[in-house]
Amino acid sequence: MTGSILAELADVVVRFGDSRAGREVTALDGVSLAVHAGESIGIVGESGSGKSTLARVLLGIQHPTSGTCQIAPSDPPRPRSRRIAAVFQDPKNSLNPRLSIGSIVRDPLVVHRIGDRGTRRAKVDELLATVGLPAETRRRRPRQLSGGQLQRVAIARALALDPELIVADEPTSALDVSVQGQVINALREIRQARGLGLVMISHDIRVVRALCDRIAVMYQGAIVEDGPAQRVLAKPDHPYTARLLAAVPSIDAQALVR
Ligand SMILES: Nc1ncnc2c1ncn2[C@@H]1O[C@H](COP(=O)(O)OP(=O)(O)OP(=O)(O)O)[C@@H](O)[C@H]1O
Repeated sequence: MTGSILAELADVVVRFGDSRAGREVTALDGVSLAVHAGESIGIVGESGSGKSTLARVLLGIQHPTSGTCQIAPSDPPRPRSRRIAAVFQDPKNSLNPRLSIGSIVRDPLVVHRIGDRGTRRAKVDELLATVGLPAETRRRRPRQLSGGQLQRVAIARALALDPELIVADEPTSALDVSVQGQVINALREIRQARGLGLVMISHDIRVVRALCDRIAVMYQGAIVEDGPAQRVLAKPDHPYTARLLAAVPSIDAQALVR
């Protein structure tokens, strides 16, 4: 079902801090990962294991200390910022509170000088409809929307440039449990309709189970296990994965999904 390699990290190391002062942190410690077109990968692991740093390397906002992150060429050529889009944890922080929802969703089109006033407006309506929000949401401000609605706006914005891959860093963890499932469903439907790739960062294995075909498990800056979701969940190879699974509350993943 998945295509050729879209993004490939090879032996990526990311260190923070001042090694001379002895306060160096190795956030990524030799990570290799190939992301294929259209596939959905869940990156799980405990806090501090390097998940967000991996997401930032994929997005091109964190440069590796060593190793490489290569994006396959596209035809026609498009910059990485148009091909890989981000959805962050807390939409209340990631969306500008002073702008209307319409301007927030339209902004990537303006930045990349795509379309004129009319086509941008039509595109905003289409994107809002895609995430299940009425067109009149365009005129609202972030404070007038719920957390779940705001995260849909963030997804609409991420889709504005027709990316090939969405990197979502804990997109549901700031939301009430009651709306987490709605955002997960929206992401799943959009992914299927568009053949969109997804890298989903989560400490919650249930979210990943609901959305991803493949799971990579991180521990102390390294990927310690990587395989088909069903196999990793049913028969984890690494003792850390087994511990992570044992820590999951016994609620079934279906409880998260409508
Ligand atoms: N900008 C930074 N400066 C210094 N240290 C950092 C920076 N970003 C991350 N780190 C450190 O790198 C390590 C990995 O952090 P990262 O945020 O990637 O982990 P994570 O698995 O996403 O954690 P969480 O689930 O808590 O977000 C941690 O020890 C963190 O403190």
